[in-house]
Parts: sequence; C-alpha cells; structure tokens
Amino acid sequence: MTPGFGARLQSVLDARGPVCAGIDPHRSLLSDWGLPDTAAGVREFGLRVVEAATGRIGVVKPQVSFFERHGSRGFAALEEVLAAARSAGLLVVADCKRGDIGSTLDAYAEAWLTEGGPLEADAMTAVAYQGVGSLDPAITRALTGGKGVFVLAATSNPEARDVQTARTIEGPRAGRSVAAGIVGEVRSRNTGEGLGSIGVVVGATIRLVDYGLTQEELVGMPVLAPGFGHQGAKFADLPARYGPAAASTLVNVSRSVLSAGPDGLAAALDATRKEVAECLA
Ligand SMILES: O=C(O)c1cc(=O)[nH]c(=O)n1[C@@H]1O[C@H](COP(=O)(O)O)[C@@H](O)[C@H]1O
Repeated sequence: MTPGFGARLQSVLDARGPVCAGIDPHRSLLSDWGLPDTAAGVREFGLRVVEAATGRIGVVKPQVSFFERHGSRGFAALEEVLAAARSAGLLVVADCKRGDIGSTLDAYAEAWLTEGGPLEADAMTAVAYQGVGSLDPAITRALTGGKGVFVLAATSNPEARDVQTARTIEGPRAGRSVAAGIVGEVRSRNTGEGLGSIGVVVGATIRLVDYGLTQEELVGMPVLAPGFGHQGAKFADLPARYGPAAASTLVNVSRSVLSAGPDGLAAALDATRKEVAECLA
C-alpha cells in the first residue's frame, strides 16, 4: 500500500526539519540571478533551487503562477522542476491554489496528484471558498493515492482578514469563524493514527486568536506556514504562534532565501534550517 502523505511528511520532518523552500521565480529575482524572464529562465531558477535544497531540507514548494506566466513553455519547465525535485527525494507541494465545484476541481486534482502524471507533486494547495466539500474529490484522490492537500484557512495576507474572521450562520460550526470552520472540516477528513494527509495553510503573520482558532485544533494535521521574512513573521515567533502544532508545521521561506542568489542559496538554507531548529528547541 502507498504510504500516506502525512506519514511521509512526518519522516521528512523528523529527518530534515520543517523548512520548506519556495520556488518563486519572481521577475525581479530572475534579474538578480542573471537569468532571463523566459521559460528557460524559470526552469534554470527552479533547478538551482532543487539542487541547493537537496540534502539540506526536505520540502520545496514551487509557486505555479510564476511558471504559468510563460504559458505552455512555462508548464514544460515546471514539469522538469517537479520531476527533478521528486527524484532528488524532496517532497513537493505544488502551490497552485485551486478551487471550484467538485467535478471541475477533480480535474485540477488529477493534474497535480496523479502518480506518473506530467505535473505530479506530493501535495497541492487548494481554496475552500466554494466549501470544503467542493474539495472532496481532491481529498479523496490524496487519501487513496498517498498524496496531500493543504487548504487555505487563515492566510498570511492582511486583505483576507475580513473574510476569514467572518462568523458562519449555519452548519455544524455555526457562530465560529470561517477559518475555524475550514480547519474543523479539514480535521474531520483525517482519520487514523499519526499525522494526517490533509492540512491547512495558517500564515505565520496572524494571531490564531484573532481568527477564532486555537493551537490545539491544528494538532495532528500538517500546517503550511508562509509569511516569514518578507511578510514580516519571525522564526522566533514559531512556538508562541503554533504551540503544540509547531511540531507539524512547515516553515515556508521564499524571497528571504531566494534573494541570497544562486551562489548564496545553499548557505541561506543552512542558516535558516539552523535558526528554525534553535527556535523550536
Ligand atoms: O499557500 C501558500 O503558500 C501561501 C499562503 C498564504 O497565506 N500566503 C502566502 O504567502 N503563500 C505563498 O507563500 C509564498 C510566500 O513567499 P514569500 O513572501 O516570498 O516568503 C508565496 O508563494 C505565496 O503565494
């Protein structure tokens, strides 16, 4: 039987720590790295990040948008980056942030979560604005195929606050925040022992209490935490922000390490891994 994503992630967390490097080839970073703003440029950028991450950390998160900008050639580049990362033994979270009615969402999930597919990743990010139930086709594919899904719950960007702190008026979690409703729904999809395969995105820039969430509600499922560095969150905040859930929280770093450039990236990842480990000790 294929091991679940949660179990695979747990092994990676134990062996290599929680740092997840974003593969975010922003136009400005491409220029700083001396690469062209073309499909060839994003391909080279992605492969360099994979090379630096290999043996240093356990997880990478390619940001699909920066590849999609270059159309079919960008997607071809992304296919190569995904394959290189997976064959280097890295866990890959495709940051595609998909959301739609279930039947359509299933096709997105097929793209990112099918074993042997051209865009195969280990997990994908998904948006629950149409209800967590609309994501069930992806969740089912993940649970049966050893893959994972990270559902946006309380995101790192300030514009999301109104929507995500709004109180629901019906359903099993009536009166709770939208963010807490999503966390509860996602939580109920994880069954069995150990770390679940279906997780949530909870930005490191926010205070859980402001979003009607508790740290305990996050325990047992993977948490993807973006917002460190450029968006202002500090690694030192990790224990206070996530409490007991910090042990299963992926610490995403994108621009803060990518800005070190191709020659400085390996050292930046080493330093980040060390600093994060110290903050969690
Ligand atoms: O799902 C995500 O990864 C994500 C969710 C969120 O709430 N905030 C957020 O910044 N992200 C992503 O995390 C990365 C953050 O990049 P930096 O701000 O450069 O570290 C980007 O790829 C964002 O798209």
